[in-house]
Amino acid sequence: MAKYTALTENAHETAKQAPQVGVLLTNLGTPDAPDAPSLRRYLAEFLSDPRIIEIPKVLWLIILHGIILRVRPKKSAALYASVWTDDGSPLLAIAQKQRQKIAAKLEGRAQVALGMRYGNPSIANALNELQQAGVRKIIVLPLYPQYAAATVGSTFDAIAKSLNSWRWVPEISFISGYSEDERYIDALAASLGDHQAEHGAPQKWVFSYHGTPKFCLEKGDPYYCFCIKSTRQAAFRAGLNPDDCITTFQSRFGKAEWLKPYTDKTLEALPKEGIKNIAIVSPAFSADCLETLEELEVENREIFKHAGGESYRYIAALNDRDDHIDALVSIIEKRL
Ligand SMILES: C=CC1=C(C)c2cc3[nH]c(cc4nc(cc5[nH]c(cc1n2)c(C)c5CCC(=O)O)C(CCC(=O)O)=C4C)c(C)c3C=C
Ligand SMILES: [Fe+2]
Ligand SMILES: [Fe+2]
Repeated sequence: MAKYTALTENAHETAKQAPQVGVLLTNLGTPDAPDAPSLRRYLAEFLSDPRIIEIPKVLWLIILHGIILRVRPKKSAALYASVWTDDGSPLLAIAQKQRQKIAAKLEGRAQVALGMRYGNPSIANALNELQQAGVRKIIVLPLYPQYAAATVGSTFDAIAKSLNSWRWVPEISFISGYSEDERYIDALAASLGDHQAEHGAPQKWVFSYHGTPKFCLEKGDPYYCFCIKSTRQAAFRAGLNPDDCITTFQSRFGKAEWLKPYTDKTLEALPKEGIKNIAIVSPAFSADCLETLEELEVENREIFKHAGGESYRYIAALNDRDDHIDALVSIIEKRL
């Protein structure tokens, strides 16, 4: 009996002394290096997630291992190599800066960890880090403003899977998207305003979001609606004419129909309609990554210019801008 009492007291003492709250920031993840073996490992994990590929598992595993993982790693590795920096993958390097700045603002109030849904540093490791620190409550902030099952939903699955092995499950506050948060919209609008102050107004503002297959919307995923709303709210807040703003969807994968209008097809068509000067922003990405630095900065710029476009300006993701960090901190503080 005395032994049991000591054990109970120990457990309660640890919980009392430790920082009580942990914050887990997550993002999609990235390969460890821009080479084919790393891409094969990363894509195998990513594309085996049933939230990402929603076709019967056995059929998909045959296609994934028989075709995709034989061809795509080499092609994707070359694209990643073109955006890789001295600090590694842009997505990870920016996420680390975001973590550092958010941790500094929450110092003494919460311990902040970073975990990637696929690849490293993993969500399981980040949760272990928080467990070691003895936190009793974890606020999870997946860094995707617009909720999608493929991103935020999948992050929830990974957290639940990791916590499966915890004996003392902490209190969890899970943030399921934050695109309607006023300070997020303010930061997005401010980035458009800064761009306009430096370069002048374009003929059209293209808001290009990462796509999802169209059936996700048909099955009830609200992502499309949040994207449309983000464009409307940011444009309003930045004082843009809504008729000058277009919402499009990029980064198609596979043969199925994805959310439309497609970014590349739109950019190809605009110059023929006399729109030769555009600014393009991608609000679904909280950090610049392959899909912005290569697909938007390089591929889509070429498509637009080749179709007769003259001025194509990409507006950086909110990354570690002060107003973005402040918005994320205030979203976390509401749950502290
Ligand atoms: C911002 C939200 C994202 C949604 C929604 C999303 C859905 C989604 N993505 C794929 C397939 C791929 N996406 C890839 C890269 C990638 N995707 C996002 C974000 C969302 N994806 C990010 C931030 C990144 C970049 C990661 C980086 O390291 O920079 C890739 C890998 C790149 C490649 O090989 O081309 C694939 C594949 C699907 C199928 C999907 C919806 C179901
Ligand atoms: Fe993606
Ligand atoms: Fe892409």
